[in-house]
Amino acid sequence: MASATSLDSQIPEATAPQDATTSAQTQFPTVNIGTRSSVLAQIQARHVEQLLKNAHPDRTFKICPVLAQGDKDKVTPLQQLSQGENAKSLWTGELEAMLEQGEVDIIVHCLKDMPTQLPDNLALAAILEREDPRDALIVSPKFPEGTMLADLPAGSVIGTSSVRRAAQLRRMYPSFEFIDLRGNVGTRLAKLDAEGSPYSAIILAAAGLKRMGLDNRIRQYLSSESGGMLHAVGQGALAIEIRADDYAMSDMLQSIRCEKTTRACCAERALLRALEGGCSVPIGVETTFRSQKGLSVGLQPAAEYDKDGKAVEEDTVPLDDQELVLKTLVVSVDGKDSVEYEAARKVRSGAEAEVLGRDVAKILIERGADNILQQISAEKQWAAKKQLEEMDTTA
Ligand SMILES: NCc1[nH]cc(CCC(=O)O)c1CC(=O)O
Repeated sequence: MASATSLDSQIPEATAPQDATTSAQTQFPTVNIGTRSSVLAQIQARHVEQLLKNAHPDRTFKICPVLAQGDKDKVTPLQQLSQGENAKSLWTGELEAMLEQGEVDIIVHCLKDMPTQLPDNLALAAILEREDPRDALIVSPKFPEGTMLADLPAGSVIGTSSVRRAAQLRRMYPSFEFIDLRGNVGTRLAKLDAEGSPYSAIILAAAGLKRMGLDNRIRQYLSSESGGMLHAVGQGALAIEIRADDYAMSDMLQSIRCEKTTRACCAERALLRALEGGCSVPIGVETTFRSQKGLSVGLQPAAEYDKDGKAVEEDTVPLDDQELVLKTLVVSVDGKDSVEYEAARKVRSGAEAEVLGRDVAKILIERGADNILQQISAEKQWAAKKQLEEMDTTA
């Protein structure tokens, strides 16, 4: 995907009044695009708008940014914010209400932030081509250039609000400490760079940094081969949500979907659904495609990405002839217990990819993943209860 600046330059100024030759535009109502209001979310929405404009030059589009609950409350740790009734609606609640009421026609989401179960009247209409799915290490400027994860001294503080990221890093680097780090990408980088900052490094999704043109801050790409980190389900992919009965919109979105990303993410999301985990549960995945010749094609984190973030290797083998390889890892919060499994299979559709995801979930459960996940949900409930008790005593 293009960087933020080049994206900007492709976007025309506010739509000029339409003359008679473009009157076709008035035949259809404007498509209202709902998005969260963060800088990254708006870059993503503009990217989708541009793809749609290219594919449907006769249509008009308007971006409607909305402040989400998770953006408003920057104090409560994410794990607590997403407890109970708020579960999973943190980023999507207000936008989904607007979609249901017809105030917007599509919502642009980071697939990673979308619950695996949507309300019945809404649907995931398209998954777009994936940006780099890996997590990225950003190191404090107080360390010399070239300092990687393994070079950070014992006791270093890593900023992340993600249970998955912290658990996986504890597993590989038990001496590190972790402190919650909230806010949008710009805020997090500023907190890392601030004078007297407690953080030695932070972890962010490479995709977000690349979309914002901030990938010059990335010190190390984390993957199964580097730092032993698997990314979140759906990370790096954008997804479009619509009203389930809006067939016209569903048709329109087929022009911008990506089959390869859809298959990969269907496998990942089916796995997550079967393990009943939310986005904050320590399930890491890495999905790649492998041709019969044994060479790995596309999406693989180990691939070289060019300056636009595209995997350099060209796909020459038809997608149906490639195996979908799903690497998975479930880790306990303390990083001491873990279960991993890797499976590969040819799939010809998103639905077939979902079967692969569910099969892998079964195997992970047989190998003890459910014990790890149950322990985590018990701890979460305990933390929520304790917080309520504390509120009682201070009231
Ligand atoms: N949880 C927030 C979130 N949701 C999606 C992204 C990054 C972009 C993506 O994964 O598509 C981020 C920020 C981050 O994790 O660093």
